Amino acid sequence: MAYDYYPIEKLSVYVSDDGGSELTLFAFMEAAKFAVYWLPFCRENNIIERCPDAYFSSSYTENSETQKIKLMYKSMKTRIENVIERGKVDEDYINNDEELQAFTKFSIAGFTRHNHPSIVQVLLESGKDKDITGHGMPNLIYLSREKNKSSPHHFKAGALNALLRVSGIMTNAPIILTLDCDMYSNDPSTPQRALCYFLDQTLWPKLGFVQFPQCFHELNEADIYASEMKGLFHTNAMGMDGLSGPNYVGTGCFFRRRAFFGGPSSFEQPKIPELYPDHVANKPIRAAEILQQAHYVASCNYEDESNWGSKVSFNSILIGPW
Ligand SMILES: O=c1ccn([C@@H]2O[C@H](COP(=O)(O)OP(=O)(O)O[C@H]3O[C@H](CO)[C@@H](O)[C@H](O)[C@H]3O)[C@@H](O)[C@H]2O)c(=O)[nH]1
Ligand SMILES: [Mn+2]
Repeated sequence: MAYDYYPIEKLSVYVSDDGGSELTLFAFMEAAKFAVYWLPFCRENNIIERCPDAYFSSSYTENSETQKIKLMYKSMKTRIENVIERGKVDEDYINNDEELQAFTKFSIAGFTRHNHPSIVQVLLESGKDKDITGHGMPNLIYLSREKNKSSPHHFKAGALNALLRVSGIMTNAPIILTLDCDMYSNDPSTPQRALCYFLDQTLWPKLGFVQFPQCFHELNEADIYASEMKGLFHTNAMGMDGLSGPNYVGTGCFFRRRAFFGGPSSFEQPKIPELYPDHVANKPIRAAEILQQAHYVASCNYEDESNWGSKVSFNSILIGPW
């Protein structure tokens, strides 16, 4: 959410919760409330490390402003930890009717993480929600796709496909970044860097994705634990140029949405017109019809008798022609 991106309203963040947990929803509600302070703090102080946890573990300048925001971050963390310890979101942690209604969805009879309807919850809406300085916020949407025992859920790829469809219905941005939940982006200008390639006419239309290398903490000088994963990102990637390009490593990767629908000279049609990659999604994301469709495309049986998972989707990117 804290990327340097203009206009920020064009940025939408979708969080997938395959655990179907009210605790995760609570954590994201808290993150949304903290973000209205954190985003202007980063912008005004030109912060590079914009993952708060990474920032507060770095050697940042101690002053009254950084102390204040650190206190806020810590109190948010404590609230989340308390709720996790209790194992449920009690009334004293629920602030309004909208939040109450959201949590009620997790308490319907028979709800388990393996068996529940899809849940789509808008936590921030761009154009409506503002930060404390009056600047716009990006969209923030929580998704827990439908699960039941009779439908295979295909783990991470299934979750990514549900995100692809739900985001298609709600905002349908032409460029998509996928990030694992245990990773963070360490440079606020990353979207611009990726867009430079996507906007390069000499690369169009053959460019399907732009991938950033992963780097892990606790590197020593000789990198004896291979935390930079040079083999994977530098050696293999270069070598695979000769085999029509490197593979998708699963995170830190910007995709052109169109790439999920086949190669430049082929096009696999989605089942409904709203999921075409060039469909203009211009209705409010809280509109009843949009939310209804978003729940529908996150359902278990949406993929039945469609090309999802075979010709359209993350699966086809992993094994596809690029
Ligand atoms: O049923 C599942 C299982 C995983 N995930 C998500 O998938 C991502 C990766 O899962 P993680 O447990 O972090 O797996 P790792 O073994 O660390 O994954 C590494 O290795 C995988 C391939 O083996 C890649 O897909 C990942 O990008 C790469 O980080 C995370 O965001 C998970 O939340 C789901 O959404 N649903
Ligand atoms: Mn991981």
